[in-house]
Amino acid sequence: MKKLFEFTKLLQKESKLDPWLARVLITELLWGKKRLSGESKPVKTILSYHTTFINNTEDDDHPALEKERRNVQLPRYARVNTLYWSVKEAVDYLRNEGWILAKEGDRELFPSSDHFRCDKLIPGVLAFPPGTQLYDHPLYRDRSILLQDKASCLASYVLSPPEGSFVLDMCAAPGMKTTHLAAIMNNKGTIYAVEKDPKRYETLCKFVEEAGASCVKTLQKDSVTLKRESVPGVEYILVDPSCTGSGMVKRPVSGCFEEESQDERLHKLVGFQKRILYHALTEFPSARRVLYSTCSVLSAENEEVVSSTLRNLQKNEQKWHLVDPLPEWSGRGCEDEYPGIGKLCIYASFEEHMTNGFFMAMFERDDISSSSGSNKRDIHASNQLDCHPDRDDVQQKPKKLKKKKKILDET
Ligand SMILES: C[S@@+](CC[C@H](N)C(=O)[O-])C[C@H]1O[C@@H](n2cnc3c(N)ncnc32)[C@H](O)[C@@H]1O
Repeated sequence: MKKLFEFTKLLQKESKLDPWLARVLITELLWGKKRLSGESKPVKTILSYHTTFINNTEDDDHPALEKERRNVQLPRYARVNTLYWSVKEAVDYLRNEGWILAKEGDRELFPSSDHFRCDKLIPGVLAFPPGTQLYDHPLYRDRSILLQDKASCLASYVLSPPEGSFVLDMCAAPGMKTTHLAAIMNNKGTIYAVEKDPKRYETLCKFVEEAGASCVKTLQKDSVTLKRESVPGVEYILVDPSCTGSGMVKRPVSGCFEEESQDERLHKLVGFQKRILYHALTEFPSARRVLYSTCSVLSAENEEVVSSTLRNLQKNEQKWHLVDPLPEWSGRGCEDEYPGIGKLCIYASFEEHMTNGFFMAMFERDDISSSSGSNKRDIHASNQLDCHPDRDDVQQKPKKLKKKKKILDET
C-alpha cells in the first residue's frame, strides 16, 4: 500500500483525501469486493485511479500482509487487575513462573520469548513478546490480569477520576475501560456504566462482576437520550463510542461492511459520535471533564467530531475547552487542518507507540479552576512498580486473590 501511495502520489495530488479512508477504499477495490458503491467524492477519486492501481500492485502490497506483519510485532499487553492484587505481587508471581523482567538497559524490547516488561507510563500495564498466548493462563482465567491493549488503557489513565468520584461511562461494553476506571478509583465512588445493546450489556455485567468492580452500576439504556436524573452527580465522563475501528491492527481488512458502503457507514458513525459527545457535554450539569476516545485513525471520526462539537457548543453558549491530557505524549492530531485543536488531540499508533491506533481528546468545563480540575494520577503511584527491582524474593499470591479464585471454582 505504501508503494502504491508513493508511485501514484495519490495523497499529494488529492490533498483533501483522508489517507485512512483511501486505504479502506483501495483495499475494498483491489482485494475485497473489487468494486466501490456510492457517488461520494472519495469513492470517485479512488475509482479514477483504478487502472493505475491495477498496473502497479504486486502480491506483496496486499494490506492484509501489511497488517499481518504489524500484528506479528505488536506486544501482547495485559493489565494487572489491581482490585485483586498489586502490580508488585503480579510481577513476583510471573517471575516465580519463570518470566524474566526486562531491564531498562536491555537493547531489545524482549531479549527472549521469556521476557516481559512493565509499561513506563501506565501503572499495571505489562507487555509480553508478540504472539504470547495468555488466554489459557490461570491469571487471565480468574481475572487477576486482563488482556487489554496499552492504547485502550490510556483512556481511563488520562481521565483518572479520584477515589469517591461519580463517573459515567456512556459506551461501556465489554467493560475494559469501566473496570480499569474502577481499579483507578480503588472501587471507591460510583461508575455508571451504560450500554444499549442487550447482548453486549450481558457481557458487560458478567465482566464487571468477574473483575470485582463493585463500584460499577450497570444500566441498559441509550446514552444519546440518557437523562441526568438517571446518573446523578456525574463529574467525569468517558465517551468511547462505536467507530470504524480503523486503528485496530487485527481488524479484518475486508468483508466488514456487508450491507452498506464504507462511506455510508462512516457517515452514520460520525453522526452518532457527534450526537453522543454533544449530549455528554450538555446534559450533565456537574460534569467537569469529558474524554472522547475512539480506536479509529480517521480524522473524520476524531478531530472533525471534536471541532464540530466545539463549534456547536460555542453557538449554544456552552462553555467547554480542550485540555492536553498527556503533555509528555508524542502522537498528536493534525494542527494544520485543525488549528488550536490538533495539537491538543492525542494519537497512539503502531508505528510510534507499538499499540493499536487510538485517539483521545479531553474537554474541560471553563469554570473549573486548573488546580481543582487537575488530574489526580499521583494517587495511584502506590500501585506503580519499580520496573527494575533487583530483588529475587518471590511472594505468594495474596489472600484476596485466593479468595476470588475459590469463588470462581465454586461457580
Ligand atoms: C467501542 S465500544 C466500547 C468499548 C468499551 N468502552 C471498552 O473499553 O470495553 C462501543 C460500545 O458502545 C455501545 N453503544 C453504541 N451506541 C450506544 C448508545 N446509543 N448508548 C449506549 N451504548 C451504545 C456499543 O454497543 C458498544 O458496545
